[in-house]
Amino acid sequence: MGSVVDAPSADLTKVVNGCLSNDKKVTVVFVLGGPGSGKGTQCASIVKNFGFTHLSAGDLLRAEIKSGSENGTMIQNMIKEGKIVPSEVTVKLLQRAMQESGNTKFLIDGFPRNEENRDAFEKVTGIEPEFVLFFDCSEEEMERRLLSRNQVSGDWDDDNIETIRKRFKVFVESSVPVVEYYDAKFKVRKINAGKSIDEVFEAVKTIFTPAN
Ligand SMILES: Nc1ncnc2c1ncn2[C@@H]1O[C@H](COP(=O)(O)OP(=O)(O)O)[C@@H](O)[C@H]1O
Ligand SMILES: Nc1ccn([C@@H]2O[C@H](COP(=O)(O)OP(=O)(O)O)[C@@H](O)[C@H]2O)c(=O)n1
Ligand SMILES: [Mg+2]
Repeated sequence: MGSVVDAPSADLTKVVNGCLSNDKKVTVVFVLGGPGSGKGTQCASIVKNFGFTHLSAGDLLRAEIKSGSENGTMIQNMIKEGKIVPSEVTVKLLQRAMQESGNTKFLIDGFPRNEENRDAFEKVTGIEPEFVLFFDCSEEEMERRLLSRNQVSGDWDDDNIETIRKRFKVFVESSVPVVEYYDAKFKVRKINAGKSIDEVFEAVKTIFTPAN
């Protein structure tokens, strides 16, 4: 497998609709997996080791609620119901965060979660992901992790059993088809995410480390 860092990718000018004058190349890796599969945890380690900027769609949406945005109430209700926020909102937040980061390598975590997300991002930014990192984990394990995350973090008001079940259903119905779409293009790098954090990262590392 070739180096992620050196692979050709989209033009940053497209990311900001031609508003940027430089011609830096952008590398995007989508990070997908069910709720509680460990996306956020592993992204933090990838950032430390491989120089990517981590953009979590869920974190950006939660920050938008906290900022008192006019969309805040709508976003909050959708998250409570485990539903997917309209792409118009999420893509704008991602695009702004990419511009503000000053980086050219992005891990986009928890996105695209449905076909509408995928289509909107592609149309607005012109970016195709380098690959899709997919964390494969059983529902039983994800449920266990989310219920214990709920006890340590006050930030997630969707880690209760009712919302968790709804999120699993949305994952299977809306997000798995996105993974299948990229799988058909040979872009999916699937990781067994049911192991310990360290074991999962060992597998992740092999994907981000250029082959000799
Ligand atoms: N491999 C793992 N084994 C056990 N617990 C994990 C593992 N990876 C993450 N966790 C824990 O599970 C919860 C969900 O992880 P998180 O990274 O937030 O997942 P996601 O972003 O996919 O929802 C967190 O409390 C995290 O500390
Ligand atoms: N692309 C996205 C990502 C998250 N979300 C919303 O944000 C919630 C939490 O997403 P998250 O990515 O933080 O959740 P985890 O999969 O990390 O547990 C989702 O259940 C959706 O309601 C969304 O609407 N669109
Ligand atoms: Mg997360």
